[in-house]
Amino acid sequence: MRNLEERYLDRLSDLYPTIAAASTEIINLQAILNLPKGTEHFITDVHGEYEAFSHVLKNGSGSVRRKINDVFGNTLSSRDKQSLATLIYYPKDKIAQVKKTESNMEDWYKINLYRLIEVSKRAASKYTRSKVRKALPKDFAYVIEELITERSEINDKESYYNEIIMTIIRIGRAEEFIIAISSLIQRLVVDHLHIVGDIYDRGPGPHIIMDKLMSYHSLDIQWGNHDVVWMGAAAGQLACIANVIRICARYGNLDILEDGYGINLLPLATFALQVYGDDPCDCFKLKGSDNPNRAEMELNMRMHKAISIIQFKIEGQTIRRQPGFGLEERALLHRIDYEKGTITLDGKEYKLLDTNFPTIDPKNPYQLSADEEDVMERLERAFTGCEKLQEHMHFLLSKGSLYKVYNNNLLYHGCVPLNEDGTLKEVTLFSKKFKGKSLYDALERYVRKGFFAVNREDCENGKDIMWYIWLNPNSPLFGKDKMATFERYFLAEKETHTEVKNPYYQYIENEKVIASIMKEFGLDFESDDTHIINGHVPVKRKNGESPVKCNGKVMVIDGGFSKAYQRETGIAGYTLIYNSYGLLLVAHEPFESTESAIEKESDIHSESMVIRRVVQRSLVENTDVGKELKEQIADLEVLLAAYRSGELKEKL
Ligand SMILES: O=P(O)(O)OC[C@H]1O[C@](O)(COP(=O)(O)O)[C@@H](O)[C@@H]1O
Ligand SMILES: [Mn+2]
Repeated sequence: MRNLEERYLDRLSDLYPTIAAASTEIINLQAILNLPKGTEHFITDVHGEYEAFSHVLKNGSGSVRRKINDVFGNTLSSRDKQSLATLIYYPKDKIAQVKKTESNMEDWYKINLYRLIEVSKRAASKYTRSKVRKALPKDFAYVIEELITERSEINDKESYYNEIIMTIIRIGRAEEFIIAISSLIQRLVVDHLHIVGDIYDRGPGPHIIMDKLMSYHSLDIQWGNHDVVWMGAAAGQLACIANVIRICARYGNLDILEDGYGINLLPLATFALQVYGDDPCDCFKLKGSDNPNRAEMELNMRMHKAISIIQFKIEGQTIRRQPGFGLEERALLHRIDYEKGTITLDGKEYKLLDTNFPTIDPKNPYQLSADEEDVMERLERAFTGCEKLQEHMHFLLSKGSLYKVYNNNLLYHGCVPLNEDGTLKEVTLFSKKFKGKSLYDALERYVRKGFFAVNREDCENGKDIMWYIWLNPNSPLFGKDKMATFERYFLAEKETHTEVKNPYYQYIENEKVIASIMKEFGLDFESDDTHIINGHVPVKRKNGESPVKCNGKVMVIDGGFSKAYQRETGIAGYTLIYNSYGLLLVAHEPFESTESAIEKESDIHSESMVIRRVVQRSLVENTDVGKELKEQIADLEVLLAAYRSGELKEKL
C-alpha cells in the first residue's frame, strides 16, 4: 500500500488542474458513479431566481457535463465538450450562434447529432427501455428510441444509423431533433426533483419557476414559509396579502404581481401617492438592486410604506382575533406614543426613525382608514380571483406538503420546534396540543381547510393558520422567536432586530436529538441511508460553515440562490444529489445570465462543483467498486483537509 504521502501527491497531481481552475476548496470528482436506483436532486430557497434555477435544471447540477466527460473523456477537447454541453442546455440559442459563423451546417448537424446520440445512450444506459420510453419527448420518440437502443438484429449498424441521421438533416428537421434529444438528456439525468421550500419572494421570477415546475417530469415540493404566505394570500387572508405585496415592494418586484399575475395595484398606488406623496419614506428604500428609474422608485417606496402600515394594522387585528396564536407581544401600534414619536418595547423606550403615520388614529391604531379598507377589499378580490395564482397555488397543494419522507430521507423546509432541553415542543392549536410530526400534520390539515373547507369557521381558521406558519415562533417553517419586521423598518437599535432561532438550530449537530426527531417520523438514525434535509437558514459557506451537519445525517442546503444572500454564503445555491452511492453535495457558482452562459460557455457558469460526498458506509463495504471509491474518498478527505489548512496552497 503506497504511503499516504505518495498517494496524496498522486492525487494532488491529477486533481491539481481541477483545484486550480476551481480556485476554491472545491474538488470536482471526475465521475458520479450512477447505479440502477434513481437519482434524486434536492434544491431549496430558490427565491424567484428563475434564470439560475432554470440553468441548474438544464445542466442537471453538473450531471450533463459529467455524462459528456464519461462518453468523450479525452477524445474531445474541453472546448468541444463545453460547446456540446451548451448545445444541450440551450439548443435553439446555440444553433443560432453557430449559424453566424459555420459555413457547412450540414456537416455541423451530422457531427453534433452523433455526439448527442452518444450522450443520450450513456444517460439512458442505466434505465430500462420502458423507463426511457416514458422520458422520450413526443416528437421523434420512435426515431430517438431507434437511435439510442442498439438493436442486435441490425447487422450493418453504421450505415443504418447514418441513413437515419442523414434523412433527418435532408428533410430539414435537424434543429427540432437536436432540441428533442437535448430535452431527453436533461430529463434522464434527474429522475426526481425535490424542492424543499421557498420558491417565492426576493427574486424576480417565482411565477416563471412555477410554470417550469408544472411541466417538470417528476417532482415533489415541501412548502417554505415564503410559499405558505403566498398560499395564504391566494386564499384571501389579508395579513398574508399585505406581507406578499410588502416583500414584492421591498425587492422592487411589484411587476411579479402586476405583469406576472395580472393583479391590479393601481388602487394601492393611487392611495399611496395621495397619502404619502410628500413623505420621503426613507425607511422604505428598495433592497437589493437599485432601480434606475427615479419616478418608479419613488412610487415604489410610497407603496412599500402604505402596505406596511396596512400590514401592521391588519396583523394587530388578526392577533386579537386569534388570541390562541399567542402573539399579543407582536401587536405594536398601540405601544407607540404618537406625540413623542417613540415606542415602548419590553419596558424600554425607542425613538422611531419615521413618525409620519397619517392614517393611524392613536385612539384606535389598528383600525383601517376608509381608503385602506377599500384598497384591501379590492386586493382581496384580485388575489382570490387571479386564475394564474390559483393555478400555481393548487399545484403547490397537489404536489406539495409541509414535510415528506421519501426513500428514507425526511424533508422539511425549516425545523421541528424543540424546547431548550431538546425535547419536542408542545404547541396548542385551537385548544388542542400537538408536537413533532403531529404538529406538522395538524398545520397541514388547516392549510388545506383554508382552501377547501365548507364550514366557514374552519376555512377562516385555515387561512389564519397560513399566516401563523409564516411568522409564529412555534411555526416549523419560521423557527424564530419573533419576526422583527416593524423594528427593522422603524428602529435604529440593532438589538431590537434580532430574531432568536428555535433550539432546533443548537441541537442540529446532536445525534441523540436528531435520532429522536427521525424516530418521530418513523426513521432509524442507525440505518446508513436515512437523512434529514432542510433549507431556510443560509449556510455561511464563506466562513467555512458546512452544509453537512450531525456527521452527515442532516444536510442544510440553503446555499443562497437568492442574490440577497450570496454575500453571506459565498456561493449561489446547492443541489444535493442522492444516488445509490450516497449523497453528493454540489455548489453553484454565481450565475450572471443566460446570455453570458451561452456566450462565454465557461465552466464556472454551468459547472456545479462537488463540495463533498457522503458515501453510504454499507454500500462501500460490500462492493469492490465501493472499496476503490472509499480509498478515493479517503485521499480526497486528506487533500481537502490539507488544502483547508493552507498546507496545499504553497504547492498550488
Ligand atoms: O431579508 P428581509 O427582506 O429583510 O426579510 C427578513 C425576514 O426574512 C426572514 O428571514 C424569513 O425569510 P427566510 O425564510 O427567507 O429566511 C425573517 O426571519 C426575517 O424577518
Ligand atoms: Mn425560509
